[in-house]
Amino acid sequence: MRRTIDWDGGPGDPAIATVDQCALPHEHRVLRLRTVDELIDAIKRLAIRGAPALGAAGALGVALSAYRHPADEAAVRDEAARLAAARPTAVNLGWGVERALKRLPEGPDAVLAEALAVLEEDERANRKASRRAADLILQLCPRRPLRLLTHCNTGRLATVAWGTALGVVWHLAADGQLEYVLADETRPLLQGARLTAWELAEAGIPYRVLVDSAAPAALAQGLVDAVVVGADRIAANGDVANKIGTYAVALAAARHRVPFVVVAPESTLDLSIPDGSRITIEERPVEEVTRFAGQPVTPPGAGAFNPAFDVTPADLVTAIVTEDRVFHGPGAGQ
Ligand SMILES: CSC[C@H]1O[C@H](OP(=O)(O)O)[C@H](O)[C@@H]1O
Repeated sequence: MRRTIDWDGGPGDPAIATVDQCALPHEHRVLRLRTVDELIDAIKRLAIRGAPALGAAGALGVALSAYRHPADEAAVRDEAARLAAARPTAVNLGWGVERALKRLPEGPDAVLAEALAVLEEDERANRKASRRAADLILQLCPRRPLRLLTHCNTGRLATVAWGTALGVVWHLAADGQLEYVLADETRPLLQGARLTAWELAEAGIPYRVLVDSAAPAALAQGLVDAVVVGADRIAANGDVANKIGTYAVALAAARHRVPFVVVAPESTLDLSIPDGSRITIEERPVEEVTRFAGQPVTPPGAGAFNPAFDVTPADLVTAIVTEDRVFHGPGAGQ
């Protein structure tokens, strides 16, 4: 599959095909989802994950529903509402659902056409935004070749194709301007250790994985020229919701005056909210923290604080880069 998620339906057999990200890095498995309930389950267990990929899933899910309930608009709207609510933080999921729903009165073929347009636009946006961010980092950082630190997974697995922050890595590597990548493992679900490492290894790019709490030490030791991350929802004032642990990296980057650059498509901007305090942060199951590799690592009955995201205040962000523009923040490394 060239795309991480795509339409795989045929006459009388609507379906979505997607890489099962829970199976990586040990197995590259493709799921074929034939109902919205199957799609919602895949989103909730992060078989499908990453803000732009969730936007695509939302749009394709409405098309799936429209083909499954061709004469029942109410049933489609009910499934669309449940789909949009599957994960609350990434704005892209609800955005993708709403975009596809607008075509519902024209019938399922029109809904699918809109969903496929979302997929086409995502890859174009990612390539443009990551090229723009790579050029900005080349301007901000005099050292050659560059050493980048990433958090979570922001590559093609988190999008329809190419990637956002990790797309910067692909551009700089192609330019011959990249020395290595330090990839935060990103506890508890290890999107960095499992998914970013898998993408970097597949691309033959030098990398090392680090525990999340080692990122400040890497910055303090001068091992990083720039931090590049993705986003799940960006408020009107430039506050950035992203994977848990991003805020800590931003604090350390500011302390050591290392540029902290956010790469995201325009569909991740949520200008309807004034600042990050209004972003709903997804709380995930206790077991994701109290168990590791299927085994308990805490005493029975232990509680856990397990927010899936945090909010990095705009004043810690050097720049937010989309396919259309660069928002320069007062963050470190200017
Ligand atoms: C291309 S940005 C992806 C964005 O989504 C990730 O969250 P999750 O793995 O829970 O979907 C993470 O925040 C990434 O930065």
